[in-house]
Amino acid sequence: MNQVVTKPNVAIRELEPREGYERLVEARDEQTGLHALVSIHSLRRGPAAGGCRMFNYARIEDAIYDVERLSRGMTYKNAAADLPLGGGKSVIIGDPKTQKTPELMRAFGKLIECLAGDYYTAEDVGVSPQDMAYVAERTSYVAGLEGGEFASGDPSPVTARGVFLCLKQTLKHRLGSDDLTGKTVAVQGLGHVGMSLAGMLHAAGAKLIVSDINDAAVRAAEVDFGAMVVSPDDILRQDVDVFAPCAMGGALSADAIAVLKARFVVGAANNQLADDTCGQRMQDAGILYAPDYVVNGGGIVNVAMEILKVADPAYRESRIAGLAKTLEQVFVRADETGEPPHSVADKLIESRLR
Ligand SMILES: NC(=O)C1=CN([C@@H]2O[C@H](COP(=O)(O)OP(=O)(O)OC[C@H]3O[C@@H](n4cnc5c(N)ncnc54)[C@H](O)[C@@H]3O)[C@@H](O)[C@H]2O)C=CC1
Ligand SMILES: O=C(O)CCC(=O)C(=O)O
Repeated sequence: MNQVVTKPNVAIRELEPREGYERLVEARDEQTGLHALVSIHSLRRGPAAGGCRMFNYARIEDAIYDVERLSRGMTYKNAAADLPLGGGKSVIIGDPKTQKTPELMRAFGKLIECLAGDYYTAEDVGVSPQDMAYVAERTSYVAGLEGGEFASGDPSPVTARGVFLCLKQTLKHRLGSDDLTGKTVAVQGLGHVGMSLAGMLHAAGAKLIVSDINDAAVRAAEVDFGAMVVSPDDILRQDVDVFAPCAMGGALSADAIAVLKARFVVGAANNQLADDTCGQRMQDAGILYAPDYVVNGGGIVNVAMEILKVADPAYRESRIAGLAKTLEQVFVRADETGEPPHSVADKLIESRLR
């Protein structure tokens, strides 16, 4: 499985994927410093689609772990959003602030082109629509672009809207009302999605407590939304109605759940559960958890319209509304069976995949 194919400058190597996955591909380009991985988890429902993350992983094993977990998440997310797409994801190893260049993104585009349509890429953490424009100079298997026919732009505001609707649905399910007036929400991470979500929550009358490692972001939320700012270490301990994880994955660990005061968890981050026990832990603690891949599918719905060349905004609206409907189905089934929502969601989606 270690065959090396050198396309102009980019050395591409097939690695052994984890069991149950289709492919794991590694690419290196000495000239631009590109070191990237693409994981394709499933092609069952169509070509794999999922964003590209640029992150300074300490070890290649960490990057492989992340890309494979994210890729599987996309299979479930795309099925949950009822899209004719399989699951895949890519990561570029490096610091997006100091190591990202147009040439590096073009080299990444060559890698995507070599996969011949098995995988479509778009934005994730550390990657912007401008970066995708460089990728598009080398491949057509890219979305989240700002120009061109069917261009869908930054998926983040649509992701935020889906999370917002699902947050309201979660409240409605348990409290009988989705009114956010006076409700308190702790938002962890004020990036592309978190800041947009915070704006919607503020407009709907919610009180915000926020944290980010980026001082400028928390100051903006303080000024624009009257948010109370707390340190990243303190956000979990806040006495709030809802905790909205919108930063990196793994926010819901056993230690985190032990101190969490929120009654509801609904957020945009991918792979929120640190391990398989954490969904049950939240259930035991009386916390209603809205499974991440059900609620954060807005971005991929937007991206899918570009991939599938759909122009009708009704397609977007119906699928975004569909996320909240699927979530309600999950909650109802969880109430009936006593199972935690994350495992009900997995079973529901696995039946769609069959
Ligand atoms: N952008 C999109 O449309 C989608 C994003 N997601 C997921 O949502 C999450 C956020 O995505 P984006 O907003 O696009 O990323 P982003 O990179 O724009 O924002 C992430 C934010 O989290 C902050 N952060 C990092 N570590 C933190 C910590 N320990 N405590 C508090 N804040 C911290 C960063 O400073 C940054 O402001 C990611 O997990 C991403 O994979 C999921 C679906 C779609
Ligand atoms: O490009 C996007 O943000 C949508 C696809 C994705 O990677 C995701 O939902 O995590």
